Amino acid sequence: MRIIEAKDYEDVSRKAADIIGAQIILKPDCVLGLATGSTPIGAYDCLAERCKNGELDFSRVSTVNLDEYKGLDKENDQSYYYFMHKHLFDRVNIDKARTHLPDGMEPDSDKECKRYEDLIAFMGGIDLQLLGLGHNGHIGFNEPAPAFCKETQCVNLTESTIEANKRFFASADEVPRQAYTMGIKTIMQARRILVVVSGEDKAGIVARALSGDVTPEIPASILQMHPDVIVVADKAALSK
Ligand SMILES: N[C@@H]1[C@@H](O)[C@H](O)[C@@H](COP(=O)(O)O)O[C@@H]1O
Repeated sequence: MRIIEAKDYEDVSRKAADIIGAQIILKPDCVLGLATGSTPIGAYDCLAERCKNGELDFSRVSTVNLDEYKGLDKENDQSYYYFMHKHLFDRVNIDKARTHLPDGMEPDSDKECKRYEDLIAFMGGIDLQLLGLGHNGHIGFNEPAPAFCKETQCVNLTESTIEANKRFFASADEVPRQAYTMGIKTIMQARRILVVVSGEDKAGIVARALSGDVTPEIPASILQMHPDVIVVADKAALSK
């Protein structure tokens, strides 16, 4: 695991965009695994800027997102579909037919999870998976659990995640209770993983996830077992 210390959030974003940009330059038809949450927004801004300047070409890039709320449609401004279009897809020259997220409106969980898992396999796997880190150590929506969940699945969100994500909704009642998420195995099969973290409020979980025991109670701790992980975190997030 390589840990890159950044000065602050802007620096995290720039450094993460450098790594994603290098991946696109080295392999123009790469498969990027993408993440939502507030942390990756700055990196998406940098990527959009570099695409606008002609430094990056997304025309052959494909993407698969980590997760999506179950029950939110694409027009809902809290859906991850909406988020990804707003922060990245509508701002770069990507072919939208090559961008993929779980379908939050598919009520048949088994069917949707199988479709998504098959899709990732059909695309040849993920070259670079971007991850944020939840306060309880979740990655994607893989919540703390007695065992690591493997493939894409429909999960019940924990109270702490509902609480953390309610800031984006009118009230906690409106936060969906379930989500589709890539599983830990799906994430761990990515050839390279890039984790972005910022802020002192994440310092405790960063320390536990990166240097504590590997346990499904802290899903991100499994990343210690991956052969090619880069963590870009600011001083505050690394302070513990
Ligand atoms: N499903 C997403 C995660 O993929 C993300 O990593 C997490 C942290 O978000 P933030 O970066 O806003 O702290 O939030 C959500 O729960």
